[in-house]
Amino acid sequence: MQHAPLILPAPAKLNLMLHILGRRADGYHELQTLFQFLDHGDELGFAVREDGMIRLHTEIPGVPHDSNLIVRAARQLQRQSGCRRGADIWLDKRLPMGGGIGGGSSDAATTLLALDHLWQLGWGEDRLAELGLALGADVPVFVRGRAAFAEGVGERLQPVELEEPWFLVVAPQVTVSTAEIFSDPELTRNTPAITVRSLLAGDGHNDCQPVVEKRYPEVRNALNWLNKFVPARMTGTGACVFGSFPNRGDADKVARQLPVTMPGFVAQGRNISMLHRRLEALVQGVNA
Ligand SMILES: C[C@](O)(CO)[C@H](O)COP(=O)(O)OP(=O)(O)OC[C@H]1O[C@@H](n2ccc(N)nc2=O)[C@H](O)[C@@H]1O
Ligand SMILES: Nc1ncnc2c1ncn2[C@@H]1O[C@H](COP(=O)(O)OP(=O)(O)OP(=O)(O)O)[C@@H](O)[C@H]1O
Repeated sequence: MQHAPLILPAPAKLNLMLHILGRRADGYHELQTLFQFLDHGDELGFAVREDGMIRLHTEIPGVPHDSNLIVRAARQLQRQSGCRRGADIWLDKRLPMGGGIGGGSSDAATTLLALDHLWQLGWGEDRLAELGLALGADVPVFVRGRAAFAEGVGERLQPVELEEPWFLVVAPQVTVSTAEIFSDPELTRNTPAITVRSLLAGDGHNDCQPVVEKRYPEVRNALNWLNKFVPARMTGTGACVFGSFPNRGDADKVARQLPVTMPGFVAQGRNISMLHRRLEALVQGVNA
């Protein structure tokens, strides 16, 4: 990582609620969800290569180099832009995988924004978000970097201003496959659409939660444990669950009582992602 001239964060997200409205002909689900970022995430380092190769120097167990969303994002951008340059990339993986906090999607979005900058493509958020959607339903919100109410399959985004509480995120030691949950016959798929207004007034639940609780006792246990302190909910298709606190001290106090079998972390909810704060500072530095 110390060789990388550009180091950028890839923050986690929470789905504060997730309603499934229906299923499209292509199998994807129409949903409504509320995304907020956390000030906790992976970190990536980037250096330009002139020989056109894309090389990720950090291995993730179980994810082959060419399947990593970082490499796939870089190659797609290179191919679609016709850029002849390549990149060396390093990853400090801190987010649990398959946790519903968007680690892979966030890594992909950070890669797109970093290489757009380093390769001087001038693509901007609109085109990068469109390219990102083909990599995963959650990539566009990370490219945009604004807390948002999302509709469609997650790609129609409306920025929202939310409170920024502290969260305790508990990560049960299981990996939940998003595809598995979305294909469960027992998944509720007919929640009526709500307006962003009623949502901000406090409506909302996660339709995936009962299905995951039934299949994964570890997730049910984590919810039961956290519910003893604050109302607990699952993010995305799990496995992570979260509860909110008005200040860091209160969240830390509960975090210290976590059983060893249930790791977790405390982070603040953010309406603007750390990645975008860092990129803005970078651009201002360049122009100064
Ligand atoms: C559930 C969420 O985490 C909410 O943020 C996301 O919508 C999932 O986003 P993601 O992990 O980027 O998902 P993708 O990689 O696009 O899709 C994984 C699988 O989930 C199912 N899937 C995903 C999103 C969606 N709106 N409907 C679906 O049915 C599909 O079976 C797909 O094959
Ligand atoms: N850079 C990456 N980081 C994490 N997972 C990756 C990466 N590249 C590919 N993957 C694959 O993607 C799968 C899902 O990873 P991810 O951590 O994004 O799940 P998630 O948090 O459940 O995401 P979401 O909330 O978007 O559904 C992993 O199990 C892994 O096989």
